[in-house]
Amino acid sequence: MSKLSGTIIAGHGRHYVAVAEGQKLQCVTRQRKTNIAVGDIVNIVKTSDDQAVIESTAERKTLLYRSDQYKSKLLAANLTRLFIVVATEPGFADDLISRSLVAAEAAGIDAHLILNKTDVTGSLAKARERLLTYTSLGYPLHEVSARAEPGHAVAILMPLLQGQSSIFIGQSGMGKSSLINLLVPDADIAVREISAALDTGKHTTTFTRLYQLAFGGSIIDSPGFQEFGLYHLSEGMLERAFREFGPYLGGCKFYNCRHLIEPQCAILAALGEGKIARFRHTLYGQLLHESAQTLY
Ligand SMILES: Nc1nc2c(ncn2[C@@H]2O[C@H](COP(=O)(O)OP(=O)(O)OP(=O)(O)O)[C@@H](O)[C@H]2O)c(=O)[nH]1
Ligand SMILES: [Zn+2]
Repeated sequence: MSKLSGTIIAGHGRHYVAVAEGQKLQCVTRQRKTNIAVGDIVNIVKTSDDQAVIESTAERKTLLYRSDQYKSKLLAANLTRLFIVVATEPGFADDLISRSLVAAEAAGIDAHLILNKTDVTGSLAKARERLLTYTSLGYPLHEVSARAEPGHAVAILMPLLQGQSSIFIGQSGMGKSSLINLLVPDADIAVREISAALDTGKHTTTFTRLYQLAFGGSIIDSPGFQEFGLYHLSEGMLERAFREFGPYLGGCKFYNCRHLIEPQCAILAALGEGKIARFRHTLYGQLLHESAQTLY
């Protein structure tokens, strides 16, 4: 029995697919209850040519959660970079962008924005203006057109992905799949292989999967827009996940200020002066409320 180290590239129920030494292996865990995420590094023991048992999981560098009805479940492990894909059209939701940024900040993952469909010039200026909220906070923005300038898109994104463990997230219609297909030319084949190994039947594209990039690094694609699980975040983690709060933290009258209604709150003062975007503060309040509702 050979012991190997592998990377989990997909999971469905108790079944997982790991890549070890360039080979895809169908894996199961010993325990019934599992706590394994795509991107996890696992120690496995082969039981046949294409099957293995997962013995243990290596310590994670980072961990992202997805939301599942007031619970946070594992979404992806060991990510170093998160790309939020937005487009000139259809319109994108600031709430979802900000929630994704909070998830990245809390997990210690570098967040970037990609503005796709720059060929739709009619809505380009408006999209750029809306994204100023994020670029002014220091989040890098990369402009591409998967359709009109695919070569340029790859040239922009490749150096950002090389050697990183990345995830692409985006609302439907932003062009996330178009971009991933440019970066992973055989993505369709990989998905079919994974689906067969997981025996997911017709639920072909409903699982989160990791693609290893030919030029080094990996991309995780998560179907649909994953609502990030933020329920596990403490008040301290939440206030630090809003970058613009940084300069004011510690400046409130009360050391345990929640920055909602307290007198002499430095965050509320900055909000009043227009130094913090109102919708971001509103989201902060909402997340604080949501994390207090958690079921466990
Ligand atoms: N004009 C223009 N259209 C694009 C561009 N990139 C993608 N599209 C189109 O936008 C639509 C959505 O693209 P997808 O790649 O399927 O978007 P997605 O974000 O993966 O959306 P879902 O599959 O619904 O999650 C398709 O009709 C694409 O052809 C672009 O750069 N410019
Ligand atoms: Zn305060």
